[in-house]
Amino acid sequence: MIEQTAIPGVLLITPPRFGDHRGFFSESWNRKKLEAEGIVLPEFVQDNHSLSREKGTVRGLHFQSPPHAQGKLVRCGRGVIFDVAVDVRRGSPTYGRWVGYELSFDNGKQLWIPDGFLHGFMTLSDDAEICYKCTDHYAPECDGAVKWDSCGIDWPIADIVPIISGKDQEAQHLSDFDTPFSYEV
Ligand SMILES: Cc1cn([C@H]2C[C@H](O)[C@@H](COP(=O)(O)OP(=O)(O)O[C@H]3O[C@H](C)C(=O)[C@H](O)[C@H]3O)O2)c(=O)[nH]c1=O
Repeated sequence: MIEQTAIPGVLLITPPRFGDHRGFFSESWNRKKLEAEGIVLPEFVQDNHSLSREKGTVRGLHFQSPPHAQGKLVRCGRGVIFDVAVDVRRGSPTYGRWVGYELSFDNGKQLWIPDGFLHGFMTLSDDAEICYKCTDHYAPECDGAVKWDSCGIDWPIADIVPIISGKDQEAQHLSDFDTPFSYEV
């Protein structure tokens, strides 16, 4: 199932699961089947996998600048996360707008986030693992971060001091952010 979100271009995708007495099987990514539904995503060149041990961890809000901007197809392989995309495309009518969804092993939902967006998540369970496909390779020289609590996001765990990296602790505020994305939208 494919659902549009409040930000055009950001999609919620739920691949079907085939359950039986053993458990389930699901094609977590099938380009041909998505294209048959009119969804053509860029080529993916890198798969990432991260584990966050504790509930209340925040990773993000991250981006890679052009020429290595990344689109991401995110799913939660274990546990539960609240996954967020923030539109930072210059000139976008939804600039600064965010969407967030609970992705979990149980619901099997995936979030497609085109490049030109910040991406981050808050874990809502211990041992939350995410697996995500990227449309460009890691380019540390293009890596950037915006402060997780500077975008007006209604994070599901309020008044939290999250577990975050030093990089995320030092991230710039959205109000000070000069977007490197100048796509025509
Ligand atoms: C992203 C990345 C990182 N690394 C190395 C660099 C560091 O030594 C280590 C941890 O990196 P970082 O702290 O940036 O990991 P996260 O905080 O999970 O960052 C990611 O989290 C948010 C949610 C994202 O969407 C991005 O993919 C990415 O920024 O992995 C690599 O070797 N390759 C990579 O593609």
